[in-house]
Amino acid sequence: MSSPVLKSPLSKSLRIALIQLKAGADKAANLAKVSKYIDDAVAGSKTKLDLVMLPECFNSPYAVDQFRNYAELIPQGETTNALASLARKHKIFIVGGSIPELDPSLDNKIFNTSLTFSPEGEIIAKHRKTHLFDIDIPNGITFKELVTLTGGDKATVFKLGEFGNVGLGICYDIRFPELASIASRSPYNSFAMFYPGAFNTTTGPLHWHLLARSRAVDNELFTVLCSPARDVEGGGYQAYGHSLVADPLGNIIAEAGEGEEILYAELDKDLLPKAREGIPVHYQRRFDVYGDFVGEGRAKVSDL
Ligand SMILES: O=C(O)CCC(=O)C(=O)O
Repeated sequence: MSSPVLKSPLSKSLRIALIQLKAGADKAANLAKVSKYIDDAVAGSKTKLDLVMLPECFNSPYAVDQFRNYAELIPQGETTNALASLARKHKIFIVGGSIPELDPSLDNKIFNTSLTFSPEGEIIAKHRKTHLFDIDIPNGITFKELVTLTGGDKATVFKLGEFGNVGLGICYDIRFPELASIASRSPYNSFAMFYPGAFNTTTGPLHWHLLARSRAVDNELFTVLCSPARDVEGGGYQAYGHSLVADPLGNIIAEAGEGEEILYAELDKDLLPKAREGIPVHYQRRFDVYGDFVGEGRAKVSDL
């Protein structure tokens, strides 16, 4: 199939800041830190920022036995309110990392949930981590989210205002290429996948960059990964850090270190059509050979 002349799914270049911070046990202090970092990111940006992103579990320790203690209702909880007012204050989109969510309508189950806010402070996306991080690597890492969390049951794609559509996944979700495929294909045609994620010092060096670049190249879109900072003094779970942005050709165009940091990047609207025109895999899929799970009525996609 020949490639059509392409209009970019990203209508205007997007300027973003990723806040790589470490969270402690004091939720109020974590929220105060987020507020200060977002103020600093906006003030320190050379051009007007469009979007700020936070890491997975930015207002609680990343620990199975703590999720219920920190869980909040959505949208009534204090973290939702705090992020909504920061989005309004700075007139920016906020991809709000993730928080433990308590859902009384589902037997008080706990989810690992990511919210995105519009510059007016409205919730425009809600993704519940679909694939729970449940692994056991001898002499490496054992982590069992399934002990206290329930997995979400939908892929999440939404409209980021005038910029275009994006998809959202959380951490371990990046290992499952299907969510990014759903977001990138018709009828969604997203320009980016956002993944708040807290990889660790065992699997981070192995796969963090590889997965970001793979999802980007598979789908010819941007991937944006925001991690907590490493917490050497605090002990407990050690996040990998290295928040990063990969472009639609798989190049890493911005990358943080391991400590607390604000990472700036620009998603250039012209890169995406160039990638898809040059290497037109986007139009060469052989659904007659392997079928297609994306499209009207097939995949379960959040309609928020
Ligand atoms: O997939 C990995 O290696 C790490 C995943 C993870 O840390 C998470 O889902 O929170």
